[in-house]
Amino acid sequence: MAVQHLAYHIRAEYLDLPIDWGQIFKKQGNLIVEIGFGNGEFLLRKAKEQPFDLFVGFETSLTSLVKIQKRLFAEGIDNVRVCLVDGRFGLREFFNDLTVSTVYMNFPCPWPKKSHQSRRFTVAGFADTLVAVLKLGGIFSMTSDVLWYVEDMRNVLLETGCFEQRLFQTNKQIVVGTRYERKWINEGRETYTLVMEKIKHKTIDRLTWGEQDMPHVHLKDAKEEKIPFLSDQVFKSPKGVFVVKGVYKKQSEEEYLLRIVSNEENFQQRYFISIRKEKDGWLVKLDPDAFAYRTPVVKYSVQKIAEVIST
Ligand SMILES: C[S@@+](CC[C@H](N)C(=O)[O-])C[C@H]1O[C@@H](n2cnc3c(N)ncnc32)[C@H](O)[C@@H]1O
Repeated sequence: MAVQHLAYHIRAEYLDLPIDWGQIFKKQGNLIVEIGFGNGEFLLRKAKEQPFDLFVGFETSLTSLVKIQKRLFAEGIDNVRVCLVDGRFGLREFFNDLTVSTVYMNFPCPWPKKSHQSRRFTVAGFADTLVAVLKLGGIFSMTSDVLWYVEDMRNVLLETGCFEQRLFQTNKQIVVGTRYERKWINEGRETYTLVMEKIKHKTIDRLTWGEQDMPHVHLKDAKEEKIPFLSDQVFKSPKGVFVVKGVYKKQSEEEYLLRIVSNEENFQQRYFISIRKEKDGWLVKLDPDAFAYRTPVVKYSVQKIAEVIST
């Protein structure tokens, strides 16, 4: 049981993207997404109410991910899969155009501080993702206690020219039945529900589609003495940035591991690059335990590190 319940978690780093959801669920059905499912009660209730639909939940909290899997297993629910990844990235990269029926977002963190603005769902790109992945007639539904956030979301969706507003409602009682909703309603706050319908289609570029092979760079020779000095270096490319957070040498072998943090289009990844001495030179590659999506900056980081230590 301890292991079986983990089968609901989709790790997509090594899957061909977009994900073949029919294959994952072993059946076809309407695809419905919830971003930031928290304790999962909305997602579980919907999945039980609509057993022929297929539900995909995105979360960034590992605790939430583990909790919901235990409940899915205990209740024998087979039409839900969950992913531990920023919903903005997952929605864009894991779904083909015109495939999603509904996207729900209940009480997303508004990130009111200016320094946290890039974490909001109103940042450039998310509206375009909805325009791409939703079916024509597909729905985006957001409920929140933060009026300005709901209004901002409505405005960025209207600006795409691909959505029409179907509902903007002020609530004084429970609408979606989640923990955060109960909390705010109990405190006497009003909440707001926005429902937007997609009326026009436009596609977008994806970061990870197409070539998924990871560049392995073989070097005839490398300047090993340069490797420790990579620590704390920042490398910029037109697509984004990566930082070498640390350099570690394995005692037993001639191998270095570089701890990397990359950032592109508001999507951060943490992974390792390995630099290993081989019989005929050096091999620079993404460490197999890295679990990184092969985005342009991840590929660039391997090539750039190889370039720096070879010259
Ligand atoms: C305020 S809670 C709301 C939880 C639940 N929807 C509810 O109404 O009770 C926001 C949730 O969104 C998750 N979250 C925040 N940013 C996210 C992102 N970019 N992608 C996916 N989940 C995210 C958080 O981990 C948290 O569980």
